[in-house]
Amino acid sequence: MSKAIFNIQNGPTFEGISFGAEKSIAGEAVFTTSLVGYPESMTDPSYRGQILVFTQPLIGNYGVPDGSARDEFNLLKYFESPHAHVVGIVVAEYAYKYSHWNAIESLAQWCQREGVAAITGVDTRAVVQYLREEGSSLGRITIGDDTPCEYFDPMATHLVEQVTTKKPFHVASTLKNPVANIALIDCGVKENIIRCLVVRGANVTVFPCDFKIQEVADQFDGIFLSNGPGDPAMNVKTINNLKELLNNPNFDKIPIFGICLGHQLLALASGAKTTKLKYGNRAHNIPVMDLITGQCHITSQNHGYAVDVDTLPKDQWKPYFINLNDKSNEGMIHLTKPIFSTQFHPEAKGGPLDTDIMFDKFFHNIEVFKTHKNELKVEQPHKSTNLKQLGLNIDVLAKERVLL
Ligand SMILES: NC(=O)CC[C@H](N)C(=O)O
Repeated sequence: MSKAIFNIQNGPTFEGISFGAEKSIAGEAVFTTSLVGYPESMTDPSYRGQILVFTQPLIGNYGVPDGSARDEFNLLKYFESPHAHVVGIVVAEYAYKYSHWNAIESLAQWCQREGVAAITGVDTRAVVQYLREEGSSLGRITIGDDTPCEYFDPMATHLVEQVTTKKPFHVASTLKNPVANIALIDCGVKENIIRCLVVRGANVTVFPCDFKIQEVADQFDGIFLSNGPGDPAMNVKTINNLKELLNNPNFDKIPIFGICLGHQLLALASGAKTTKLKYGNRAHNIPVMDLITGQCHITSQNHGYAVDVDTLPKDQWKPYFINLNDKSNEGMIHLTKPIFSTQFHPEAKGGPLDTDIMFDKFFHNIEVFKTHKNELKVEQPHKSTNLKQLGLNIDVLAKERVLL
């Protein structure tokens, strides 16, 4: 076992033991207070380029499940994407012995294969105290006698480009008569988000982040905007596509739902602004209040940016949820159109499932839309490209994300 060093730029240094890849790395150091779900978090594309510090002191005790196992929809059963996206992890105490019915290997073995640096023996309480006081910081993990890496800010790069599917793919419902056809803009979608849509009976066609959705939207019953890594404002093409979609009166009735980055992109396309939070919200136990019903829900979250609620155009949008810890914005809802979005993650793998109802709300909007679709008259001529003309015959599309 090699020694390892975790440095925070302009901050403290922690010495520990390496249990992951023998590879020194640099990235943005962030922390999560989640108690469980390290395989899901580490494979969540929204963590791309980050060094994840776990406040849960014992990590690795239930090993890692089979990352290639698929369910009846051909979706990954246990992972949120095929590979790890964090560049490194920092833990207080790595559990060298693991035990779980679905574990096939240890966290150490998996990190080594995935090229994730891992350090144990760190006082993670001190790390979190520092990050909470000084804000999210750059960090690096140096293994053995390696020369330390230069600090590197992944937020300055267009991370979504690295994780979006390179070609459209199609996840089919198992129903004989699927209830809807949903278009999903993939900025780094989590597998469980797609599952939450297909499990409700929809076919889901997943498009690359910069796909011109405004040109094919008329061929779908609903549009979904996914989560994803990095600074939302970097996604200029996606934001411009969404602007065209929102400004086209022909699409006034089409249901749209966005989660996390999807929420932020919808806000930016509507003219609002996003800001970077001091140290972000990453946990599975964050209370938010529904501003319409007054109900409180416990939510799963992973974000470093937030929508500045004061910049939301008030003639079109109202805030939907508020974070009860730091009062940051947690969602928005359109005043007249069937569009809403959440900063938190209703699909929440590993839990809690309180806000799963947001998917039901989206499907309710889709049902209403489909019932009245035939009565809708096209108000303005618009460019509509048949999917087949684009070479996108659903029957021959890839069945899973295309990464190369
Ligand atoms: N989970 C997400 O979609 C994260 C959104 C965005 N990258 C942020 O950090 O705020």
